[in-house]
Amino acid sequence: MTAVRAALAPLWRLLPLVTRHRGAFWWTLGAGLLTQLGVLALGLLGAWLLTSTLRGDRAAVVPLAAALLLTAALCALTSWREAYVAHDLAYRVLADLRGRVFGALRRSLPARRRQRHSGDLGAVALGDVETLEWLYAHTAAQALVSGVLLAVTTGFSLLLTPWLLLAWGPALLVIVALPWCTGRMAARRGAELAAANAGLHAQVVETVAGLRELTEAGALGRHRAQLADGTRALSRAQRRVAAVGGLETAVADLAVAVAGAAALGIAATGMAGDPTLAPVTFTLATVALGPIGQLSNLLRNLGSLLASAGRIDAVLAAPPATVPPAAPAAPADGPLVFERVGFRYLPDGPAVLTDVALTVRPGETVALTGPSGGGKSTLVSLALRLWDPDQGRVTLGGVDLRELADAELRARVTAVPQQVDLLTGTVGENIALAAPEASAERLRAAAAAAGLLDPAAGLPRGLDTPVGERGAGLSGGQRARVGLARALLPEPRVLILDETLAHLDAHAEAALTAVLRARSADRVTLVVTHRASTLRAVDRVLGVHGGRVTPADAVTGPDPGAAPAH
Ligand SMILES: Nc1ncnc2c1ncn2[C@@H]1O[C@H](COP(=O)(O)OP(=O)(O)OP(=O)(O)O)[C@@H](O)[C@H]1O
Repeated sequence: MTAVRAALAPLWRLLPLVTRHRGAFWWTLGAGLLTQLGVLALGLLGAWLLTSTLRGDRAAVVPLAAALLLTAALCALTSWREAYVAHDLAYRVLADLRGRVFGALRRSLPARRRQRHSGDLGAVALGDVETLEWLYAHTAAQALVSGVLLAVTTGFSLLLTPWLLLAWGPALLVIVALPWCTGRMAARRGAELAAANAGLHAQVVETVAGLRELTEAGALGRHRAQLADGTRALSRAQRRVAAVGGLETAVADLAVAVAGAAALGIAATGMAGDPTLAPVTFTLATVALGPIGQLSNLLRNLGSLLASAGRIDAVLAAPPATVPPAAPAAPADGPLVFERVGFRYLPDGPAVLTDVALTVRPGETVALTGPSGGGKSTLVSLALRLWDPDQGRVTLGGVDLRELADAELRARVTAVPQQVDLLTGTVGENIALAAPEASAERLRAAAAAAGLLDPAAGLPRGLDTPVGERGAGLSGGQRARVGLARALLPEPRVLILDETLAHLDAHAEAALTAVLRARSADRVTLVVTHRASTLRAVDRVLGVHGGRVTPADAVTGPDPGAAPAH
């Protein structure tokens, strides 16, 4: 029993999603119940009409025929209403669930990305949400309706003849017992299918994103062969799931057919008493088989439903990469300080940053340089609070970043990453992402500071220049400038440039550096770079090597242009 409760736990934990749409759910339930009861009434009225005709009871025929017509019209009405409200509920639950899953992914993404592909996450977000939408929007209400209908037909059967229960009781037992017998195998096959699906999804996303690199490396053919392998693995998993499902369907259908034949036998042999009641008896028995079939359908899909619910539950329950402060502190202006910071990506992984002490004052531009894998980007991530340090703290104006509200932090510390990701739209829309409330003047000022409005930037349509998916249509330098304008728009207190200037030619880099310096009187500027010209232009150069920050000379050798580090 405990095992069953544990298996069903993810479904229960996700149940509040429907309770938030109680109104729509009750409408669906009510309309479904009316429709099913209407179908039962139609069957019974039809059978009664037949019985009256057989008995030659002419007085009953006209009112029964009228009642039959009226019930049919009402049935059509409730059936239409049920379809409408069920879909309304479906789309509400779908939107709600997707929003929650994406919200949870956003909170925990920096931590999760280390273990999972974005395609895999996409499969969770979209595929599993679709599955659960089907459960909560359609099946939960249908199962309740089936239960009520079964109770009603059982009551009628007992009034008429308890023998009828002998006809479909065993069928019900078989259908309920079947999923428990095949449950373990179905769960294993369902998990294999989900894994194959997510794997192929991840492969496809990666291939599309890396199409250019794969073509240039001449690796597209090999990659296509891998995709074909993934597709074959998926279809093998699908066949195995279909084999279990097919077996269950066959046994359930056989049980229902045997129950139908038994009901026919009971009706025909007069076990229900008056032989003229045979049509009513048979109708009652067969109407009861409808909900049994629906329950069988639900139970058959329980394995994949539980697998989807488990994965969504895991995403929703994943701890956030950073915990928002209960009572945010007031932000303050001042230096960006790393106080004896230590960090590792995985609890049992190597230390990536060790005992880092670093102070950058407002108005100062500090360059971080050093070998690949030294820890520069990790330092940047901690300044952006994508993660929290394991030891020490990072402060801005004396306030621990952990105590700042997320919106305050995002407006005060901005960065231009190595690869600027842009969304489909225009250059202006992409810049405005950082501060949608910013005026048109502020937007233009940020674009001008990033050099986007210079003819040399090569954007004759300026802010209206269209941008394709993931920045298609813009050069690396243009993307870097859009990223810079986006980072400048909120007028941050800390600006971080992670290899941004490397995308520009020497002339553009010098012009941009001059603009940034002129406008950074009260701003902390951190530049991650290997370029000698940039290193010469900053106030201080620090080396990051093996997770430690040292004066640059100790790492990179004497740099004639660099100011002494401390
Ligand atoms: N998401 C991650 N999960 C696990 N380890 C990571 C992750 N990101 C980086 N690392 C590891 O942390 C170390 C520091 O990486 P980081 O990207 O900070 O170096 P970097 O100095 O910025 O390198 P580069 O100059 O090549 O960008 C490396 O050993 C890297 O393999």
